[in-house]
Amino acid sequence: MENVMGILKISGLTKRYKKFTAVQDVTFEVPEGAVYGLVGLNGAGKTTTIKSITGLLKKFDGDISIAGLPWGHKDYNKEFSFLPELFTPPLYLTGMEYVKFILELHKAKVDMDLVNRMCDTLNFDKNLLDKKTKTYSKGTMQKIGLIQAVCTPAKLLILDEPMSGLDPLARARFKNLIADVNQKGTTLFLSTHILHDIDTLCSHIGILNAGRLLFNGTPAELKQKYNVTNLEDAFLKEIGA
Ligand SMILES: Nc1ncnc2c1ncn2[C@@H]1O[C@H](COP(=O)(O)OP(=O)(O)OP(=O)(O)O)[C@@H](O)[C@H]1O
Repeated sequence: MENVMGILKISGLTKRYKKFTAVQDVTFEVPEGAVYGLVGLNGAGKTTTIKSITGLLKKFDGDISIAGLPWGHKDYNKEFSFLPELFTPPLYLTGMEYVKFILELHKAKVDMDLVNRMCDTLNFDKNLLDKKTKTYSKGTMQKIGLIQAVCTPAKLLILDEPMSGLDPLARARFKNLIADVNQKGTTLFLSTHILHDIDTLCSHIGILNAGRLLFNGTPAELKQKYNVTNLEDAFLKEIGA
């Protein structure tokens, strides 16, 4: 891991909501080319960390940089694409208008081949691209969010609970998609509760518990630490459950 450049670097991240400390002194790097999974129980601080990275939260202590650009740099936002938790697209746009809008922000053109492949991969009915997103089901909204995130040219993809709302077929397809996108050179940083997904999907994991990063390494290292074969068992031991 030492020889690989960290595309996302977080140092001493601390976020307080009034007197409550949601995230405390969190430091880690996401190596370029990794699929990094941030895992933790409800309320562990995953979304707070992701909101800090992506600029949805403006006030925190610590340093964050992406591809060498510090948080707040004028070009920082161009370095990543992002799918927030409980994603809802603008309801007055069609799916295609939304994808185009996001790509314009990245100063990129729509690659219809890629959009079509994404639709096929996620089992997303292409006819829906021309329908207003207010007519979409929850899972379909999540899929159009994934499509826009993957179609942007950014080299870092940040996904907050990307599999929530997806049916079992779309989940399985999504995992293949992540592996494919990663193989083509995109680094992924995602949060999830689902340990099984992490084990098959992620090259690296971070375990957040009550706002503190307890573990940062590979799934194999975590299992080895507790001499278990199941990542869920290792996770539970790490958080002292
Ligand atoms: N705006 C806010 N004001 C006050 N407390 C907050 C706020 N947002 C989050 N918190 C608290 O900060 C802690 C971390 O929340 P966060 O949403 O980051 O956790 P999470 O790991 O993403 O949880 P989940 O898996 O349930 O989405 C929780 O205790 C939460 O209640």
